[in-house]
Amino acid sequence: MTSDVAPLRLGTRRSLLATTQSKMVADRLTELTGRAVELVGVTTFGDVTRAHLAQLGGTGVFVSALRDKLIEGEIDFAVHSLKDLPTKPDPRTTLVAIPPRHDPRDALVGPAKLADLPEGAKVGTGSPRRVAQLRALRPDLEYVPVRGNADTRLGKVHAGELDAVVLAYAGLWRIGKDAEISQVFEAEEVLPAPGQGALAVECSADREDLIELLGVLDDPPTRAAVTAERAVLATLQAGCAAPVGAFAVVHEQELNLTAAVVSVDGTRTVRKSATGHPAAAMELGRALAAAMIDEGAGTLMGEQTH
Ligand SMILES: NCc1[nH]cc(CCC(=O)O)c1CC(=O)O
Repeated sequence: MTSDVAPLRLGTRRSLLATTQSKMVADRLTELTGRAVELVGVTTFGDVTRAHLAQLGGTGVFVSALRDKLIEGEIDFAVHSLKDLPTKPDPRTTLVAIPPRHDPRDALVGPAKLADLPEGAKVGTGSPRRVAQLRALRPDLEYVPVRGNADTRLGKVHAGELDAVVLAYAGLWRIGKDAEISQVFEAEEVLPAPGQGALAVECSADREDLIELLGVLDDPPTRAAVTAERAVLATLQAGCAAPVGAFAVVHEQELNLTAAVVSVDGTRTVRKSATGHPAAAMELGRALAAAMIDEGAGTLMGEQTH
């Protein structure tokens, strides 16, 4: 099927991961609808700043420039890593589709599995969630903050500057670097970030034509799972830099959710699971987070308000 209408303009960050995953979504859309899609590169604040992510303070550093382009009508839709989307919705935009998620887990890239790295080995990750959970497994390793895209981080292992790095499996797989993985962490070892491995397709809230067209990309079980995960994060009032993990999966009409808050030294954890109906994903996540707050999760995150 071909059409003579103008191609849809898909706004994407310029990193290899962003362009690769945007291209995957574009191809799938063309396959399903016959519409041509062209990629439009957009530079975001998160791509140009040299500050450490945990110090940026605000959320959405990778997202706001793309949203501005949607509102200005310069692009028709955008694809984000769902993990990078702030939990607070933007009323100007619609999260029109959440495509099927492949693998939410974290992975180690290095010469050996975590248990077999030598004492004092340098492991690159700036994520407090990863550091906290890795410290619980290997308190004797040195965890080094790293910034930059996946390529840059892998390069530091190749150059010998780091012994290993921890990255999202999904990202490594998308950029074709999964052969370098020495260990994929089970959710029991390292609970993934809410939304990790999932993509978000967004358009302007007033584009009803696109809301219908792009809706074909949506996978309801993935949407239910990430809705529950993000409800945990929102209820804990935590951002993407908090030591909070959440992972949900839909299995035979049941939504299973596990969430954890870990102290950054890795010694204390509040971890809980719950099961509910996929249609009540938001409520399940909120209730689980409220129960975690009752067990001191707020204190573990260094908050005074709970
Ligand atoms: N914070 C950056 C970011 N956002 C999404 C991914 C990975 C891909 C994904 O979760 O879909 C990454 C890099 C990483 O954590 O390794």
